[in-house]
Amino acid sequence: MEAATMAWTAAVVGVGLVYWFVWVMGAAEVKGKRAVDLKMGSITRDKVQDKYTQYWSFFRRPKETATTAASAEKVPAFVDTFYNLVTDIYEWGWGQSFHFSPSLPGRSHRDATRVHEERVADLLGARPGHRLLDVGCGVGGPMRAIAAHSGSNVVGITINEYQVNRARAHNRKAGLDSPRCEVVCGNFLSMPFPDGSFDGAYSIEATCHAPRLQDVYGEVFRVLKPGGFYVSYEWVTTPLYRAEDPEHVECIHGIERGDALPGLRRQDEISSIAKEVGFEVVKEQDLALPPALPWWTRLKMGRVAYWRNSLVVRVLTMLRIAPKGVSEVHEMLYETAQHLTRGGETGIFTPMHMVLLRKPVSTEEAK
Ligand SMILES: C=C(CC[C@@H](C)[C@H]1CC[C@H]2C3=CC[C@H]4[C@H](C)[C@@H](O)CC[C@]4(C)[C@H]3CC[C@]12C)C(C)C
Ligand SMILES: C[S@@+](CC[C@H](N)C(=O)[O-])C[C@H]1O[C@@H](n2cnc3c(N)ncnc32)[C@H](O)[C@@H]1O
Repeated sequence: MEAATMAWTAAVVGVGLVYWFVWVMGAAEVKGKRAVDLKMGSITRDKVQDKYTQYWSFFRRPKETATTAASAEKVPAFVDTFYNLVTDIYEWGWGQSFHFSPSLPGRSHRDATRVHEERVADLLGARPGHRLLDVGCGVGGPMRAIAAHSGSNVVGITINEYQVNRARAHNRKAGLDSPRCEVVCGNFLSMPFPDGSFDGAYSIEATCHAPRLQDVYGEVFRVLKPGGFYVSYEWVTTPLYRAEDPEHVECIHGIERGDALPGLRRQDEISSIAKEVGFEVVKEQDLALPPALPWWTRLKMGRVAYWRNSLVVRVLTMLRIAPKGVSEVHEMLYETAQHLTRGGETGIFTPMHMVLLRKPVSTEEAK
């Protein structure tokens, strides 16, 4: 074959491969977000790498971030930066619900996710006419599922403005915009809602971002009507975690660093904190324990997908379609996935310690 023919063939095959990886294989887990649409939230293209470096230097030593009041105060701003960096990658590679769920035999990830979300609505006894609060709502996957399943109206709050816009766009597309689903940008440590303004509340894998759980639980308690229920899926270490085992410590630190967490709490701390702010603890259960099937298999099964995604991200950065810095963020998430998987396999960590709490009707009842 002549050199010119070979060069043309190589060029055509090359372009074909790029097209295949980026536009076909790079399509989202859930329709709507494609690899070519990867932005970095509200961060301008030229600032992505700097913001990633700032994030990394802040969360590199997770325990320290929570222990001094001055750095604890900075946590919400860094969490906001984190979600600017990861929101599009999450949507592209995972879908519109940013949480785990136990695997269900013979059912898709999407089904398992929905069942885990609908369980929240059922635990709350949510029904038409109820106004629920979604504490740390992401781009609103759970909010839409819960509103549709229960017929109630849901108001979500997130610290990240980019997520607010994504969630509102998804709500509109799903025919579930205001008043069925509303989204507010704000800090769940000091919420812009009047006392006693919600019939129920829930948080799915979100309160782990609070330096002090008392602060967010206290706020939920305040905005709930007396008699109202609150369900939370908490990220915690389990009783199998040993602080003197360096492998356990590295695994938990890895989870904290790659997920913007100011220090994971122990499972047994959750209900004490809930009681401290005034809640009655109705039920508490680690939803990851058998007979539930592993939540981390979805992360493990994705090895080939990660490799492909990593290639897609690199190609897009090279072509200057994706901003510089996206590859580093993707790499960080890949590493986090290894730590999360290890945490699940060893049983030292669970992302779904469920608590069902109730705000007493009277102070008498609270005693
Ligand atoms: C509750 C939180 C987030 C939980 C999960 C939704 C995310 C935790 C780790 C994320 C991911 C890891 C690997 C990524 C992969 C390398 C990429 O190609 C595609 C996206 C991932 C699968 C990504 C998806 C979301 C997670 C599973 C925290 C932050 C409190
Ligand atoms: C892992 S995501 C989970 C989102 C959603 N619950 C879901 O399951 O799809 C955590 C969410 O908590 C929000 N969050 C974290 N800290 C916050 C804070 N201080 N105030 C408000 N939202 C916060 C993030 O912006 C993000 O939307």
